[in-house]
Amino acid sequence: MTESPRPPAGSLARRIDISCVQAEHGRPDIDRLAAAARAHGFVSAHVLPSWVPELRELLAGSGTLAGAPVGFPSGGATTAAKLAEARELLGLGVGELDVVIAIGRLKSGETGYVRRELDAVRRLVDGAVPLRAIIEVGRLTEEEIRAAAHCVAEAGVPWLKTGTGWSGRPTTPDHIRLIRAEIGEGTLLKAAGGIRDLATIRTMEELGVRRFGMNLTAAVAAVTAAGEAAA
Ligand SMILES: O=C[C@H](O)COP(=O)(O)O
Repeated sequence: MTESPRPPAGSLARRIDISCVQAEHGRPDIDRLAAAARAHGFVSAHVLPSWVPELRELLAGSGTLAGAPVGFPSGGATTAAKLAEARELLGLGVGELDVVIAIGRLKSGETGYVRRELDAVRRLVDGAVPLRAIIEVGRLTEEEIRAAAHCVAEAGVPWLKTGTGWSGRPTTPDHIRLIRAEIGEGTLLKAAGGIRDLATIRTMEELGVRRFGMNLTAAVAAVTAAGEAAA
């Protein structure tokens, strides 16, 4: 187990979750992700579920949490499948979980379904690790974003995450403003999906975003632009 130097609490790296969560990401990508997590002290690193054991091993002693998504990326799995996946990931020792909401159900006006499902996942996780609900703003209208934000808040999920990185449309400051106007600060915000520069990060932080989800390349570029050198 190798210890890694941890950057100061106020550093940008402690507010960025780095990820390799595209379908084509393989072992070399997971190795690079873990090495960058150690070098920059990113707060967490996320991979698709099957890579969690390897990632945990690579991150041992680093101070970076291993995270993974549930129902990713479509949100279309059954509630039972999402619960089983969340249970398995907790058993594998994840330090964070992001669950994709039932996007198609939301778009069909079935907000009760979305809320009940999130409530079930929240009860299963029961505060064991930080839980985030991904609403996937890139696939939603403004009205649907408002409805999704209310579902997350009403289900008592502590964090709302804006995107998976799979929609092809970036999360923008306007998305954050829209969400913030709908729900209170009791729901923490993680912006993810197409976040590509430090200026966007700074703007979103002013709007109340507390965490960013970014692919490895974009995250390293952002902390480098912020003047945070790798160890
Ligand atoms: O956190 C979610 C995704 O990893 C973000 O990926 P992206 O930065 O490539 O959009």
